[in-house]
Formats: sequence, C-alpha cells, structure tokens
Amino acid sequence: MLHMLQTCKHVLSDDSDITKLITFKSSLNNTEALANWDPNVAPCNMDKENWTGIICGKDGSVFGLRLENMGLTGTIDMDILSKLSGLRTISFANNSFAGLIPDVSKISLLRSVYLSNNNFSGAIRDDMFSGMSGMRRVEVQNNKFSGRVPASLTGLSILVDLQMQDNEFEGKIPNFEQKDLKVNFANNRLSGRVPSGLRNQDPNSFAGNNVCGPPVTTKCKSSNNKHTRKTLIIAIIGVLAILFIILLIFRKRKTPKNAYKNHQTMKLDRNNPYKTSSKELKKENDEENDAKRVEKSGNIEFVRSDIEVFELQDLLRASAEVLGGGSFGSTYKAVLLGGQAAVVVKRFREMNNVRKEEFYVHMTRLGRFSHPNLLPLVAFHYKKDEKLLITDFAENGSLASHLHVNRKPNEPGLDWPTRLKIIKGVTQGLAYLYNELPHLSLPHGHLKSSNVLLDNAFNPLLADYALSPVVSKRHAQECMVAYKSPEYTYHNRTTNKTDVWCLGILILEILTGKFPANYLKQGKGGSSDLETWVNSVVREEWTGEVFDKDMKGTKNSEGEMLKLLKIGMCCCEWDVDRRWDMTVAVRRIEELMERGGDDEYSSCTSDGDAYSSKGMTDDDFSFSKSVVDPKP
Ligand SMILES: Nc1ncnc2c1ncn2[C@@H]1O[C@H](COP(=O)(O)OP(=O)(O)OP(=O)(O)O)[C@@H](O)[C@H]1O
Repeated sequence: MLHMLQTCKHVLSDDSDITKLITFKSSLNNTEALANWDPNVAPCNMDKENWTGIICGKDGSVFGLRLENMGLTGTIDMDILSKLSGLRTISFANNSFAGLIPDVSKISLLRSVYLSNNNFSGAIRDDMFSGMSGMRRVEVQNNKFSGRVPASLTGLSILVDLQMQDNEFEGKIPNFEQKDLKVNFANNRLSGRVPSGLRNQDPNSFAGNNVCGPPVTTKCKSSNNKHTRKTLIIAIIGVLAILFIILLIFRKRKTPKNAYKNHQTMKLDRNNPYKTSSKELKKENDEENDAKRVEKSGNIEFVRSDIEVFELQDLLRASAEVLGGGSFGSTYKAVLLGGQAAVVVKRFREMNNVRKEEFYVHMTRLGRFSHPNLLPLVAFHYKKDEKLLITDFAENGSLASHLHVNRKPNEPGLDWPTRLKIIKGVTQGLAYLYNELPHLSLPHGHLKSSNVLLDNAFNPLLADYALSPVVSKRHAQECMVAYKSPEYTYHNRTTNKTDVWCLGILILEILTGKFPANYLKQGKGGSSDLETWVNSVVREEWTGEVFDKDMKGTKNSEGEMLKLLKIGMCCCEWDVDRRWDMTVAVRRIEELMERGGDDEYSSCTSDGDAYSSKGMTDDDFSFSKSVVDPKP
C-alpha cells in the first residue's frame, strides 16, 4: 500500500507529463474519447502508449499528440503543451475547434502540426513559424483562416508538406524555395502571380484562386508588356506618320497615277504591322496555353495525334456495346462508322467541381503518358455535370473477367507464366505512375482486377489511374479501392503506400483466383476477407491450398509462386510504417522468375536494405507508430 501511494505520488508530481496532460485535457470539451487518460497510469511505458491519442518516444516521453476525429471543442492550451519537453508533433485534425489558431510558436521544436478540418478562423500571424527550424509538415486545410499566407513559412528550410487549401487566405503567395516541398493553396482568395519557386507544383494546388503564371495556365497580364505594346504602337504610328509625310513630298513630284499606287502601298504598309502584331500575340498566347496540345474536334478533345479524329456526333452514330456499369458510370465500346479501331467511352458523373481548365491540364498530362502497361487515354469531353474519357479497347477484356467470369469448365485458366507476366507488368505500370506523378499521394488510387485490362498478347494495361484529383471526395471514399485500405478505414488517411496495399490484394487475387469480396460493398472496407483467408491458411501451414487450382505452373514454379504469395502478404501489411513502399515492391516482384529459383525467401523485414521503409522518420506523423494495428 505504501509502495502504491509512493508510486501515485510520483506520477502525480507537478512536473510530470501526467499532470500537464490532465491540465491540458481540462481545457477541452467533449473529451469522452480520452476516458482512459488516467492519472494513475503513466501515458507511456517506454514507447508503448497507455493513453488514447498519445505518441510515445523511445525514452518514454510524450513525443506526440494525435487527437483526431474526436468531436473535440474548447481551448488548445499551448502554454501547458509547451511544458512537455519531448513534444514534437501535434494533431487536432477533424474536430470542431474554433477561433484563432493556437500559438504553435510556443513549441519551437515542433516538427509537424495538423489542424485540418476544424472551424479555426482569423489571420495567422506573419511570424508564427519564425525560428521553427525542425518543422516539416503544416496542415491547416479546410478551416476558415483568412489574411495573408504567413511569410515565416517560407523560412522553414526542411518543410516538405504545406496544406492550406479550402480556407479564405488572400493576397499574394510568398515565394517558397524549399526543394522537396509540396504545397496546396487551392480554393482560397489568393491573387497575383504564382511565385517562381512554386512553378513545379501541381497546377491543381492553385485551383479556385485568382492566380496566374506557371504552373497554372492563366497568363499574367503583365503591366510591363502592356506598356511595351503601347510604346510599340506609338512608335509604329510615328513611323507611319513620317512615311506619310515623305509620300506627300513624293506625290508633289509624281503623276496622279503613281500617287494613287503609292497610296495603295501605304495602305498595305499601314495594315501589316497591326496584322502581324495581333497574329504574333495570338501565337504567343497559344503557345503558353497548355490546352494547345489538345487537338479539338467538335467538343471532343484529342490528346493523341496518331488517331483519326472524330466528333461527338460520330460517337453517337457508332455501334455501341455496353461493357458494364462501374462505380463511376457506364462504359461503352464504340465502333465508329469509318471502320476505325474500336474505342471505349467511360462516362463519369461523380467528378468534383474541377474547373474546365484544371480538367484539361490533368487530362492533357495523362494524355502525354506513354508506357506499355498503361491504357492510353485517347480523348476526353468536358461538360459541367458529365465527363467522358475515351481510351483504346483492350482485346482480352479485364483480368477480373479471366479470373472470375470467363471460366468455363473445360477452358484452362490463366497459367502461372501469364499471371506472373501480368503482375510484373502491373508493377511496371505503377512504377511509371509513381515516377510521373510524384505530387499525388495516390498515383493510381483504384487498382483492382477489373481495372487491369489485357491486350491481345495478355500484356496488362492499367486503367482508371490518377483519377483522385478530379473525382469528388465523397464518391472516392465510397467507391475507390484505395479508400478500402486499413489506413483509411481506421485512420482516415491514404498515403503513397496505399496503392501498395491494393497491389498486395491484387497479387493474392491472382494467385488464389478468389475475388476480394469486400470491394463489392459500398462504404468502408478495411479488412479484405481474401487477405484474412490467405493469412489463416498460411498460418495453418496449408499453403498449398491457397493457389488457384486452375493455375498451371511450369516445373519448379511452386517456389516462385510462394515467393509471390509472401510478397503479396507483405504488401498487405496493415501497419503502413512496416509496409513496403512501391520501389521495394517493384524490386521484389522484378526478381521473381517464371521457373523456380534457389534462394530462400523468409519474411517482410528479413532484408534490411530491400525491406526498410523509405524516408520514414519518427516525426513522420502520417506513418506514426501510434497507428496501432487494429487487426484482431
Ligand atoms: N478499355 C477497355 N477495354 C476493354 N474492356 C474494358 C475497357 N474499359 C473497361 N472495360 C471493362 O468494362 C467493364 C466495365 O468497366 P468500368 O470501368 O465501367 O467498371 P469497373 O472497372 O468494374 O468499375 P469502376 O468504375 O469502379 O472502375 C469492366 O469489366 C472493365 O474491365
């Protein structure tokens, strides 16, 4: 008893983290989710968390607060938090906090701040982030912040992530020169030229503002240019006036006939400068306009030049076959009357309010992609409430149909070499997307077997990729496969490893021939019945039972199949921190051989180099170790 009292006295001592946290909690409202903040239990047992929302450092100090999705209101007492000496990361995202931004400058060693999706308002002090040299991530999106973008953000030399979209920030964007920084300023009231340090950012990150200059396609009306043009016009008029005077002098010496001729010449001279100048201006305009690459035909915009253009009317007249009605809308195969190759038209109704210009930019960018494992975009059509994407037709339909639908009793299923070729091609296509779209957290976002199409030689072609910037958030959450991942289901986050999870499920589907049934359900998925089943079979050491009976292998191929199975399971790792990133997954799959190899394959983390997570640091909140594996 005495010992217990001593212990309690110790943990309740004034300078302990416990007292500070309990005091901090008392300034919050609706704290039901924090019911286990018990003053008699230490928040951290070394790096193990005992209290909800606490992230513990290796030394048992409180490293982070992650109080997200808890319906919290009240005051965020930064004075008391500043006394937690180990605190480096705070998240109050997805709550109902209101009023001014908490004064984060009180914790100068902070590395990340997440305040998104609350009701914070008012301006953020210009010097709020001054001297916070360890700051890497600032997320304040979807609040009601107003005033200028604080200039002190530009001085954070290792800042990599700045999310300020969906607020009421106004004025010019200050210049950011950090090398690896990704920003999002969309849907504010910002104006003026996008500063030069941000010209390589995604143009969508500036949508919904009144900004101009690269990377957005709106050209800035330069007052300088206007001035130069004015001067040029005055100069031309001056020259013409002089010419006119000279002509008058000549006229006196020449016959009336000649005079008439000269008058005609002068008329031409007079017209030409203006004609040339307006033509040049138009050309300049066109060149700077990204959409110029898009060849117009009716109101279908072609992104490829190797195809005979057609119009919307031609599509309406074409013989059409419904291929299916996916989650976005219907998909048709159309054979045009001119005898051209068949195309596929997919109707999208659930796009976000993406503006025409942004839609053009995104589609034009996708249209420039060229990889043997990507289904090429041919053209698109934009209407406010409906968009069409037109692609090539894939001769052999989808992988899903070969695995689950087209399987007649006497028809052989896809053999092992074909399945391996397909999965290798899929990962190559994904690697290309990751390379081309480094600013997207979901370069694919909707990877599943019906979006893996097969050409006449059974080479895979990825379809429905990179749609997340244009699809409505609500619809994406309901239907896109990335949003069935454990990290989204339990932590409302997708990361650039979420496509790896989808790849893992696809691998298990290819090897087992079983359909991941949770994809059929609307809403959140979280677990895959397929992944759970594979895990249980493997645990019981019935691994041989896992493989699709219709998958004919070559001699000695079972060892490689097993390796792929383990790769699939590693990709399905729930803990994002421990899950491979795309580069590692691609490399492991590339190493697989069609026939059996010798090397033994052990576990996801056996090979330090190949298996370590890229760029993970303790402060990387999105991959925080506080993400407890919720798997039963
Ligand atoms: N370019 C194409 N060539 C051949 N078949 C295609 C093509 N595009 C889609 N399909 C097939 O048409 C069917 C309907 O496709 P659709 O994309 O509408 O739905 P889905 O892939 O099942 O679902 P989602 O809309 O979620 O992607 C699917 O079986 C798909 O594999």
